[in-house]
Amino acid sequence: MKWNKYTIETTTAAEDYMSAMLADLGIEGVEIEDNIPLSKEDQADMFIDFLPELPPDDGVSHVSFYLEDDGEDRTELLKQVKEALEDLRKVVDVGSGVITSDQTEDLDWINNWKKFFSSFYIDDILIKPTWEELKPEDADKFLIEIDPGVSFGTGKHETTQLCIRQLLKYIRGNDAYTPENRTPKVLDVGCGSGILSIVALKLGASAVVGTDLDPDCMTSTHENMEVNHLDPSLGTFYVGNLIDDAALQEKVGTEEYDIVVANILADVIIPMAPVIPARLKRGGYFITSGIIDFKENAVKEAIEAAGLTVVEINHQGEWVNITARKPE
Ligand SMILES: C[S@@+](CC[C@H](N)C(=O)[O-])C[C@H]1O[C@@H](n2cnc3c(N)ncnc32)[C@H](O)[C@@H]1O
Repeated sequence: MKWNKYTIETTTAAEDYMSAMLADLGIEGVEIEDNIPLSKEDQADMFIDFLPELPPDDGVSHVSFYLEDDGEDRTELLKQVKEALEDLRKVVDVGSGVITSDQTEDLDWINNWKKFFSSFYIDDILIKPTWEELKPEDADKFLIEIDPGVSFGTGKHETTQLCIRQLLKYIRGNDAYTPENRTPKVLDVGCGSGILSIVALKLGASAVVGTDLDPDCMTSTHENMEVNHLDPSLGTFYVGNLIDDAALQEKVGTEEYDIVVANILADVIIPMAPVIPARLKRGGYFITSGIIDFKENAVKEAIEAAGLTVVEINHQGEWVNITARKPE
């Protein structure tokens, strides 16, 4: 399907007026590109964790809208857009207001990223998108199949990889845990696609409990459990915020976990740190990432203040993993 993309060069002050004006003309689903960082509230509403570094705000905004290229004459609609834009100029600085157009082939937003996700290894773990065929030579590999859907967690991100390597070390690398003796119980806070829960179960965890703020993660996680042939009874997943939701804390349980893994964001891990020790058994490990390097110290201090002992810190690119232990 072909679409015509129209982009209005405007100002950050006018972008909301512009969206409202386009909505009044029946044009919905606008795209806004500017250099204003998302507020914490917007970030939370959109479940966005890792924000790109933005150049300084220059006051310029590009507001784009799409019209299907279905042979219908859009001249009248575009004339109305230009007239409404000039009307807006009387109340707000709309900048140049120049409209450029472009054509785009396909707007399959949900699926286009899949072109860039193909099988790869994290140590000896083969992570394969569900839609890719398993090569015959990979039949004996330690395989994790993933379709993150709209959730975070293909395994490609440095933070997920840092956590997976720690799960390898503290589950597979712990002689007490064998596939026959599926002893460790794991809590996966911010489970996203469920990738860390699935890795933990495949490494021999006896059970996982996962939480996420985003209800879509429940669907992705359950589907990924199924494609990995994991018994659904091994995983229990809840929507909610462990930081301040007492009912969720009760459901998740106290002193139940050998490992708590949380790949979220420094700004979430810091307020979450005080509730982690109560979830861990004595001697249990807290494996956390999602920490950008310049926030390493702040997270380390929060974890130590919560009563855990930091046992290792690892880096991959600009991302950090901190693993800490609850005293025996
Ligand atoms: C970076 S993703 C990690 C996904 C997956 N565990 C991985 O390692 O690839 C972080 C996830 O944490 C969730 N999240 C953010 N704040 C949270 C909170 N306070 N409690 C639970 N989940 C949270 C987000 O919705 C998102 O799914």
